[in-house]
Amino acid sequence: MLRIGVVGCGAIGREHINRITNRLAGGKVVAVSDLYVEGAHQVGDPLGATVYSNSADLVNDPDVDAIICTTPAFAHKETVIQALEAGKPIFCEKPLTTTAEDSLELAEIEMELGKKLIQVGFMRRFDESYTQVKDLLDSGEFGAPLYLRCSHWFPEVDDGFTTEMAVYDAAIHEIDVIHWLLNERYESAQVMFPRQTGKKNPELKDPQIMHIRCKSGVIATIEVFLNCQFGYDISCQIVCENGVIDLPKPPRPLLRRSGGQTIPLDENWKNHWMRAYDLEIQQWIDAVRAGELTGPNAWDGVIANVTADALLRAQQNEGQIEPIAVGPRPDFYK
Ligand SMILES: NC(=O)c1ccc[n+]([C@@H]2O[C@H](COP(=O)([O-])OP(=O)(O)OC[C@H]3O[C@@H](n4cnc5c(N)ncnc54)[C@H](O)[C@@H]3O)[C@@H](O)[C@H]2O)c1
Ligand SMILES: O[C@H]1[C@H](O)[C@@H](O)[C@H](O)[C@@H](O)[C@H]1O
Repeated sequence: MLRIGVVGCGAIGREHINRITNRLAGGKVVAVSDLYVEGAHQVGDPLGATVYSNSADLVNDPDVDAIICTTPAFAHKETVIQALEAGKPIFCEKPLTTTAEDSLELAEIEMELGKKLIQVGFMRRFDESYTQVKDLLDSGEFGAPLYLRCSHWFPEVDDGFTTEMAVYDAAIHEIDVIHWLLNERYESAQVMFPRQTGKKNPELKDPQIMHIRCKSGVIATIEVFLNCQFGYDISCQIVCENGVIDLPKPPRPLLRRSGGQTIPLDENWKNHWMRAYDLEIQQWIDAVRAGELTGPNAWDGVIANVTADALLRAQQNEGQIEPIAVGPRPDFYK
């Protein structure tokens, strides 16, 4: 049994604790921590888990074999370093950190240690819709991909959600999944702001249209609309030489009532990615127990942050094309 400590008992921390406790096999949550220690008690006490108010004590608890980090993005780096220093595997929710510089620093520490300990929570790679699309692209049947359009539509965000978070919190998922789907490397980034919705905090730029050009010339367009009002909706359409592939929507019943028919959308990410998260965390538990991590690694975290940094620069100069300079993947991460 893998003894897991969870740092950060907010929305997704609780989801992961629940799935490990009630649905997955081979893992047990033995410790939890949160700066808001009451919140940690709420989830930890019913499980008989040890409750900490800081991550260092949890990471260094000899009864904790591996860590899940579900604090806000700005706090990830600190916990990841603690785990690396303790030589313990850590599953860190996306993004690995908020800057390329910080993520690179983590990758360098890990390479120095000589053992892969970090997995990043890019769960779309575990989602059946995306794996079907990847299989089709890899089969070669559709010929070369030419361009793709993705939308990341969110019903509404709170006032703390910033223009920059549209990149490193939301679009970071597309940034990761697109290069993985296409086996591509990125070259440049551009951001445009179309007419802005009135249904948002005045400080936030919403919606945003992001373009990423790949080394092969493929152009990916990512539409991020965080206050779309109607539901949580993710789409991706890939136009190839021999046809077009659309990301399948999660299966939902068609409802006929009140003189109309509808397929309801999810309200948020929790249900939308439920199966992907289950698979992601189950495979992480299995991999840690087997002694070798197989999921998205720290270098994938670096690629995402280098790309995000270019998009953040592009946000400052609408329409300007910003280079994305990711070094070659080190052998350690191949
Ligand atoms: N993969 C996904 O689809 C997905 C979905 C949701 C969230 N996330 C990611 O998970 C992370 C957490 O998101 P959330 O929505 O659960 O946030 P949240 O705000 O609901 O929860 C974060 C928790 O961490 C606690 N915290 C803050 N700083 C801390 C620290 N230094 N040590 C210990 N606890 C600390 C807060 O008190 C809070 O309880 C973010 O990085 C987010 O991007 C990923
Ligand atoms: O835009 C949201 C994503 O669609 C979710 O998958 C989570 O990562 C969440 O944190 C983001 O705010």
